[in-house]
Amino acid sequence: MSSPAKPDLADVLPRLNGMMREDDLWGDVAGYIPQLATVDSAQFGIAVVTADGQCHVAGDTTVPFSVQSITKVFTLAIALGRSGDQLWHRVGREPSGRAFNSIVQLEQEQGRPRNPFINAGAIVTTDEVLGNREPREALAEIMRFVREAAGTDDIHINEAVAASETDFGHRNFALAHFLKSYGNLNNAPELTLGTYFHHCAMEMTVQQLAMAGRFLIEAPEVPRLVAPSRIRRLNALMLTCGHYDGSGDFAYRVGLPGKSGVGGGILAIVPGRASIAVWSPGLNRYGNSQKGTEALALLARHMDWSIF
Ligand SMILES: NC(=O)CC[C@H](N)C(=O)O
Repeated sequence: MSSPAKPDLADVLPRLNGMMREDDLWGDVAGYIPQLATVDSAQFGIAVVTADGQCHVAGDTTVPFSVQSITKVFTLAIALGRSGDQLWHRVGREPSGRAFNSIVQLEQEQGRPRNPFINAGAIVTTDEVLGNREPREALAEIMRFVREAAGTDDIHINEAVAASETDFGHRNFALAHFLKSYGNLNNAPELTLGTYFHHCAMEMTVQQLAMAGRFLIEAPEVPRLVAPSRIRRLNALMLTCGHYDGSGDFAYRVGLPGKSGVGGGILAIVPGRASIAVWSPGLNRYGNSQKGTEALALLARHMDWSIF
């Protein structure tokens, strides 16, 4: 992409969308959740919301997609709001260097997941958000938070995706039972997982997701949902752990805090400046969006947005 003197998102995003469609190397959609396996991989959408609230979009921007693990950022923000630093007794803050659904490390480290973004860690933060409540109360709190952050009530949970994941969630059940056996799950595995599968099954368009991520920009003009010190820490965790065993590669290529989901979405934050959502359902070998990562690498370079 050639660099004009002052890059203009209204011009850059459509060109980026065109570039993403130049070849067929879309990657493979997630196969282990049957409802997600039916999605056409040849789709791409991007939205950038700047700190002042302006939104630019290009590509497949009207399709609500399964946000999946990106919701782990919102549940972590809520869990920290409820429990503060107590949460870190139950879950660590180090990159795992393993697949998002790996089990082996959980046994080696006696049931304390490495970080809140791998599945085991997100099951713990979900358990913390659940507390002593009914799953529907915890889900209502999560939806309230996301809708308020996005500035719209038109964000919903896809029940068919949640059911599909429950039916085929053997690994997540294994992780939850493992956590329980180490005393690191307060609720019954099916209750915590029911809550987890449902928040993962939330759907958003790229514009809604970029808006929902705006609170992570940390700028004076952004509505404050979370204290600035906590925002910095959420971003630090996104940078170091947000892409699982592909986190180092993402930091190297893109240079921004980001969180991916197996639905093919990525939320990336340009601290002080912008919130970016990309979606392309084909995944790379780490389970992160193939074209989404590529697009973010190009955009960050073109806009000079890397934090490094
Ligand atoms: N990486 C992801 O998006 C995984 C989330 C998915 N709900 C799972 O538990 O497997």
